[in-house]
Amino acid sequence: MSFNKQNIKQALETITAPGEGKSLVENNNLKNIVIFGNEVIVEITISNPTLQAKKKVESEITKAIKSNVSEDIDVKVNVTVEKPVAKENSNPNQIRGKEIPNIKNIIAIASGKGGVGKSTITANTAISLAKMGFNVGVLDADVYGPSQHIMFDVEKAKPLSVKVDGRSKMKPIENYGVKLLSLGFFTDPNQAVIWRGPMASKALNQLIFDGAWGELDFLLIDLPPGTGDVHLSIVQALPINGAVVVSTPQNIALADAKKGVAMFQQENINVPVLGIVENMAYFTPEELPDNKYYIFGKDGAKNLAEDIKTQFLGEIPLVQSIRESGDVGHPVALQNGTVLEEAFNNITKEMVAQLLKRNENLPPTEVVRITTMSGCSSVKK
Ligand SMILES: Nc1ncnc2c1ncn2[C@@H]1O[C@H](COP(=O)(O)OP(=O)(O)OP(=O)(O)O)[C@@H](O)[C@H]1O
Repeated sequence: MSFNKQNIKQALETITAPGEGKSLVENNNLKNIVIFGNEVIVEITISNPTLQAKKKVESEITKAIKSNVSEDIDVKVNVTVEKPVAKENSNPNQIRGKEIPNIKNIIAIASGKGGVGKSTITANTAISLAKMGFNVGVLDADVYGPSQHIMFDVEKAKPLSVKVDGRSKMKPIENYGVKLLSLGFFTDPNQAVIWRGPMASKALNQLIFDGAWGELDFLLIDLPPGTGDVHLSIVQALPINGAVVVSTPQNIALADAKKGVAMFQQENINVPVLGIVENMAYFTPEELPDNKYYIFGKDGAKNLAEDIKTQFLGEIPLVQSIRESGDVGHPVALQNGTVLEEAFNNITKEMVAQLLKRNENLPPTEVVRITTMSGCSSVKK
């Protein structure tokens, strides 16, 4: 049996550093390799202080060396826990969480109140972005009731495992030009799953960091409704560039939307709010498209945006076909040349324009590269 440090290093390149999406070697966790005859001592540092993380990485290293180099090697792993050095937050708009290679912009879609159409807005804006020529992904993080797999008509799909740079990753399911990963692919639709904040954020971290997303211009995250523990865990763990808050015009929804905006603006979260979308702004019967009935009140979200000095990104009417098309997995943004396609296009353009403005103040992530300008005239870049 003959081997050298390079063989051991190559074996370690197949292991993903916990929660990083990079190998132990690439992520600088590996500190030293010492070889004495058939004994190999691997010294690594990790930032996760739990015994479970330590045991997991020890066992992965032993397994990788034995299967890639030789079964006969006696592997010893010395793990030290190093607290990550807290960088001084000189920029008040600093993005939280680690950067994700290949994903240029992450936008969280939130709502204070449930059922206001957050998932509908996420699916349709994702499709609008894809039609404009961007590479788009959607992460359904609605742990209480994932629905994107239904809206994208891939309800029964199961993501496959693929090897990327020697590591196993989950291949998102793709439809309508959008890549999707959802907790809905892994949970039984007939069973209620109760997620606590850290558990939910761990599962979502895995979907993000261990997803084979490829190059993405935008990853939209469909957050659960509300402003609870789960949200805090998610938004603090991920490098979110901006959040969009969806509301309907009635007071009860607006009060919750205000709380949603306030959550992102809290000092320990500090995710820039790109703006508010007003959904179900008015009712329009399909057969009388010029009639507008303001059944939930008029301009509620627009006024709220003004009051709290946030951008108003636009409005979507309450139309029966929006509900029907979502239910059958064929969102209205797929239509061509219709009023509804245009309404979603306008909101999407405004969202991108606001994101570009925000990115000018955000050094850690790359400003989105506009790969095509088609349908994106409001973006002056
Ligand atoms: N503009 C609209 N016109 C008609 N129906 C709509 C509209 N927006 C959403 N809906 C319908 O309202 C219901 C709730 O929408 P959706 O699931 O998008 O809300 P949500 O805020 O994501 O809900 P949850 O709080 O459960 O996550 C769905 O049946 C959807 O099709």
